[in-house]
Amino acid sequence: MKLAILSREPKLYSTARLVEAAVARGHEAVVLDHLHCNLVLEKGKPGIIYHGQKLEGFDAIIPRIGASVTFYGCAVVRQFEMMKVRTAVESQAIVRSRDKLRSMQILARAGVGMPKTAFTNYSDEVPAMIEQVGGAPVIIKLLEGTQGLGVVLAESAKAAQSVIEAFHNLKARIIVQEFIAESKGADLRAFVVNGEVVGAMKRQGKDGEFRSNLHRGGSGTLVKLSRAEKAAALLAAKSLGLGIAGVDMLQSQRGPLVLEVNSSPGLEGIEKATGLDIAGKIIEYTAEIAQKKKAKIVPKAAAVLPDSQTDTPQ
Ligand SMILES: Nc1ncnc2c1ncn2[C@@H]1O[C@H](COP(=O)(O)OP(=O)(O)OP(=O)(O)O)[C@@H](O)[C@H]1O
Ligand SMILES: [Mg+2]
Ligand SMILES: [Mg+2]
Repeated sequence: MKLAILSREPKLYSTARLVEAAVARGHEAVVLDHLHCNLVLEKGKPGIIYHGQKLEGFDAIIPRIGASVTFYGCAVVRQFEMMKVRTAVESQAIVRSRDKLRSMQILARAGVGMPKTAFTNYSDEVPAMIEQVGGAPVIIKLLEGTQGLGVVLAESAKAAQSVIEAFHNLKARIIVQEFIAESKGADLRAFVVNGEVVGAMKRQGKDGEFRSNLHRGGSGTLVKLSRAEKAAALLAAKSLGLGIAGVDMLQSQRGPLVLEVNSSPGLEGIEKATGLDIAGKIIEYTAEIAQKKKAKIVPKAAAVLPDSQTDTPQ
């Protein structure tokens, strides 16, 4: 297959590994910077111009869209979908996964376990929201944060109130969430490909840090998931419509609690912690969907845009 990896940085570990795994399986792989994909729209003839050349002949794409360019990146993925190129992760699923409130709504509806979460527009509603999630300490999260930035632990209701007011003043949208103390600064990252958990690690935050993100100094180690943890990860990925997903969960007394589902999960941490060829799994899955009948992916006219309409340009 002729494969395009949409990535801003060919040298990134994840991008380089995907190219390597594709080539090792006899595929042709190129890295395209999605921000340099110019979209051409015309009745019945969607096209993409890349550094002056019309893109043609691709069987599939693997989007690796960074959180800061979700709007444009997803427009590029949607354009490939319109050109009937198969995508390992659909544009609508990326958009859904990027908004923590929206994903939590979808996960709650699907019956996925999660920390109790609340949302309000108004600062004077905050004390009631804090009570709704069980009182302080609480977690406050930016809806579109990543790498643990924009996740705050407020020890008291007073602290929570002032942090939330500050965020509201900056016009930042946030959720208030029950703090799961028993997870002790650790979380689980389950890597899902094609309805299967292909690798999992436990991430432990550095001393005194409640956030376990590797970018915040946490470390990942191989872990064997319980049956309930596997089931939660698979249900979470499925309900968001993600064929490839990094599902973050906390271990709690009432079972696994899903925090979020990442649509461009990094490969370095998980491959190093598990020693597994996760990039290979992604390529094999992409080759499989590339072979499926192209006709199947043509989105119905009405289905092309609705999920992205509420998205704020970034
Ligand atoms: N409700 C909670 N209770 C306890 N710890 C939490 C809670 N929410 C988040 N954390 C900790 O903070 C970390 C970051 O939170 P979260 O994954 O929601 O944010 P993120 O910034 O999107 O991270 P990522 O880079 O994984 O996308 C989690 O991995 C976890 O260790
Ligand atoms: Mg995230
Ligand atoms: Mg996370």
